[in-house]
Amino acid sequence: MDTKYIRNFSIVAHIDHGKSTLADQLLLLSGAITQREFKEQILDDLDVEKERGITVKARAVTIHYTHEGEVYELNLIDTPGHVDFHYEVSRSLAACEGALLLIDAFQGVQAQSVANAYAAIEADLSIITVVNKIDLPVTRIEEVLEEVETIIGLPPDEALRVSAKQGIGIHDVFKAIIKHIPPPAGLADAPLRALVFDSKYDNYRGVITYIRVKEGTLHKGQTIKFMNDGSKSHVIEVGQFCPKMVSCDSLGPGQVGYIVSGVKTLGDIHVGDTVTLAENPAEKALPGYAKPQQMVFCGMYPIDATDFEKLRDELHKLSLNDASFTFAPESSDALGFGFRCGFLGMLHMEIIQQRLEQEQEIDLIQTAPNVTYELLLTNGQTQLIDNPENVPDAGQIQEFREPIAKTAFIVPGENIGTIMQLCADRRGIYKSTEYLGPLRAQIVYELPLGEIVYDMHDRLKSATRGYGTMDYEIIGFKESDLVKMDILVKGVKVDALATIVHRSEAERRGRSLVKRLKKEISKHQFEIALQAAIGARVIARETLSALRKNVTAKCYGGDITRKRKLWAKQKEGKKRMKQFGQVEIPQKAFLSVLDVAKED
Ligand SMILES: Nc1nc2c(ncn2[C@@H]2O[C@H](COP(=O)(O)OP(=O)(O)OP(=O)(O)O)[C@@H](O)[C@H]2O)c(=O)[nH]1
Repeated sequence: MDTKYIRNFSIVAHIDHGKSTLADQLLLLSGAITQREFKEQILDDLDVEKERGITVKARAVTIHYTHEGEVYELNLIDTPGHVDFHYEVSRSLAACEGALLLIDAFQGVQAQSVANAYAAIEADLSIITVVNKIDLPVTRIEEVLEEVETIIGLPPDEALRVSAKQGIGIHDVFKAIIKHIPPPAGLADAPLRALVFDSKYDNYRGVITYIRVKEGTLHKGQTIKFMNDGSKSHVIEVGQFCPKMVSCDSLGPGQVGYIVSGVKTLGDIHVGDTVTLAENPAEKALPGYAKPQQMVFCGMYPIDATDFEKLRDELHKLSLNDASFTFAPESSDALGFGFRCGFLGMLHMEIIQQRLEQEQEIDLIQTAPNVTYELLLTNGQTQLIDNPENVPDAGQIQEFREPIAKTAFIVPGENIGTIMQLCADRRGIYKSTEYLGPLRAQIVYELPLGEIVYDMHDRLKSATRGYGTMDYEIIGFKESDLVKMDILVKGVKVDALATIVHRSEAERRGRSLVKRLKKEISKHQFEIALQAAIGARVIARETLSALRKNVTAKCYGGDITRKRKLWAKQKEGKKRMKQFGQVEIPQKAFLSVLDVAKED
């Protein structure tokens, strides 16, 4: 195909500004899907996405559109809008020449509009501003365009005004894509270089590799070579997503599509890698992108030790379709054998947990999540810590470092003070304020990631009655006065309850945590001391008094049905308990650590 008829683009937007609806509308108008399919929002095909109404994985789809008698091939590469999935946004953008910046006609520019627009500008893309939802009864179109100009620097005159839901202005979107987004460059007879921008596992065909050909041509039946590790593979099929997989003979420069080859596992595909031909390979790989780094970790343990292998299988299955989720076996004195799981952020963690719960019947105990820390040891080595339990003795640590996130908030003017206070309470460093118009402002802070991942978003929403938005980007590690806080139950350390806290907050958190544990753990036949300690120094203590015998026996005496109910209930509750020494600790107690972090 002549590259002059190809356009590759993404739609970038803040969550809920209508990206999926617009994508579907483009497919509908070009005849790629039917009215019925349109209603079903075909681009979001994972259940979890549907439930939560967010796009998680980047997708690609090829649309054919006739303009002035010529058929154009428009490749839309979908991107997620949530902060946890930034890396997916940038990798999708690397496969495009242009982007539609979609903005809600009432809500205007929001935190992720800014972050995603900047990512597109950085990737050197042509950007078309599209104001969506013009059918809403109340809109602020002119103000919204001013906001785009002030904060993103894009001129308002060429902006489009559409309603994705009602199909207003969609042909203008097609025309603007053809007119303003440059066609891809690249020669058809050059040595093949194709960028791998995604992959997925299909139960029938195995690994599907998503590619964007930069130059050269790839034919079915050829042998390809992955430039990252030199591995070779026979190409069984090439094709495009229309949006169903449609095979074709070859993919040329600028084209976006898929390869089905002999690759067995998703772990063998590296997103950002370059595909070339085994015969006549390209000399230099395309610039790739950094691997996503897992920043939030938690432990997952089967309640019943015999479920360990089953849990491993389930986690493995999940990782097949999501290479950014990691898991490794670990053991805990308190919880036995389980896995340490790594996620890009809290939303990513919730999504994985939800999938685990939906797809399996293993009863799990999950520990409170923590972020990754970095240590500079006295022997000069650096060490990443994804489990508080692995922090060495204070004597071996020269510097304790925590991840720092540059965080941008867009909030109504009247809430600026509240947000600044919230950030100050969380050890934030003020960077800047910029007004988007008379009513709203963007405030930028550098905040420890550990202070924002758990609940900053909820706090922001409640402080601004839902109007504030935020976005963050990790900018590195910084030294901080951090300590490991241990929890002792009846004099014994419970490793799964250890946390890393800032020294200035340790006592308060310790007190609050032991108080909470006292509530969560039921009384036993003996007294239980609950203590928080830093090294050998106890900083907080509560005592759970012993159960007085036969109290319940007296109350519930004769009624056997009632007793049975009680026993059944107890059995249910026991499922999510772990016996630790003589003490039974329920699942909720392990999450108290998280609740305490949220209390601040
Ligand atoms: N009134 C009106 N509502 C719209 C329009 N476009 C989208 N919506 C609604 O806005 C909501 C969000 O739309 P989506 O297309 O799911 O938004 P999205 O940007 O893809 O959201 P994420 O997948 O979470 O990033 C849905 O309820 C849509 O029906 C529009 O033009 N007008």
